[in-house]
Amino acid sequence: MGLLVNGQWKDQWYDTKDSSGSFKREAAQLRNWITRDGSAGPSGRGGFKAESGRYHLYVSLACPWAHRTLIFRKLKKLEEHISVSVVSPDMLEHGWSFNTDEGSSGDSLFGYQFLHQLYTRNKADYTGRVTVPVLWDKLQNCIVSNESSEIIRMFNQAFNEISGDTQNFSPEEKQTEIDTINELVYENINNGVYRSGFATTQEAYKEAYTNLFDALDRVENILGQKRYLVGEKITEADWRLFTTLIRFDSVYHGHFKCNRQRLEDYPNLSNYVRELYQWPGVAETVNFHHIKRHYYFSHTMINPTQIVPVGPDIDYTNPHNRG
Ligand SMILES: N[C@@H](CCC(=O)N[C@@H](CS)C(=O)NCC(=O)O)C(=O)O
Repeated sequence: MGLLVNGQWKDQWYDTKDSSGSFKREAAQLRNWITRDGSAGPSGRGGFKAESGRYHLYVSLACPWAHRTLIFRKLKKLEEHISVSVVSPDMLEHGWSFNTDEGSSGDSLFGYQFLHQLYTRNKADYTGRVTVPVLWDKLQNCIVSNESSEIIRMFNQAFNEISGDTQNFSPEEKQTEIDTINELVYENINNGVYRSGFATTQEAYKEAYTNLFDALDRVENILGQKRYLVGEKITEADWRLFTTLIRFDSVYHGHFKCNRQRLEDYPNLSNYVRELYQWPGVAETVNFHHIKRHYYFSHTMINPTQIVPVGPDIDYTNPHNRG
């Protein structure tokens, strides 16, 4: 685990000294947008027109943020238009790697050993964390974006004419509602599990834990009244929540000490996570080996023995009652 400083790799754990033991996630720095016609998006510069075969996605199958982008690539029928490379689940002293002996697909574009080499190819003196997902432009030889919430919005819209898929997971009329629920879910659940697991003081942990379960209770309650988070149709907000829920009992409950209860103990959430898992194509994007191996083996500060637990044994293909 580490970061780049002026283009040099430094092996270093997250610094929580300046935030009273609380984990603060660094904001993604590379924020351009692919658009239908290549015009500039809400941030960054223009010049990234949607084209088949032009873009490459780097992901980890363990990472909940990268997982969102894989789900959108699948649901929006972009697999034949956007190629992908998968890093190894082991993120150790060199950060994310392309070691094929450890479960990576290899880097099919450049044959790099480590993901940080891609970041310095994009900018030789880059300073910042080297995170997945990364969306790469083969034409201009640069990173388009390393922010998953924006990559999924590009996938939702920009390629419709190319893929012929017009499903819309962020309809305009629902945008405010989606953004409001995303905020609750991002702060307290998606990032909340990390704030619990990476806290280095009892107080910081307790605060993250309390906010996390308060938010899960709220979402459980919403799902008692509505089929999906913003109503009768599935939206981006559901997929953003799903990638944390599917990891909850296998990783966050134990490794990140989010253990007031399991997700399985929530009647609505446990059925809802099954419905989403069973959505056509989605199970193929879930890899429990990469998920468990990554967290338990890479975070040696939390789990120094690197033992990966055998359980839990949960069947996500069981029938659900969400109909
Ligand atoms: N804002 C980013 C966050 C991505 C992120 O933090 N990914 C994690 C993997 S789960 C990562 O690569 N961490 C490496 C690090 O922080 O050094 C996004 O949503 O795309």
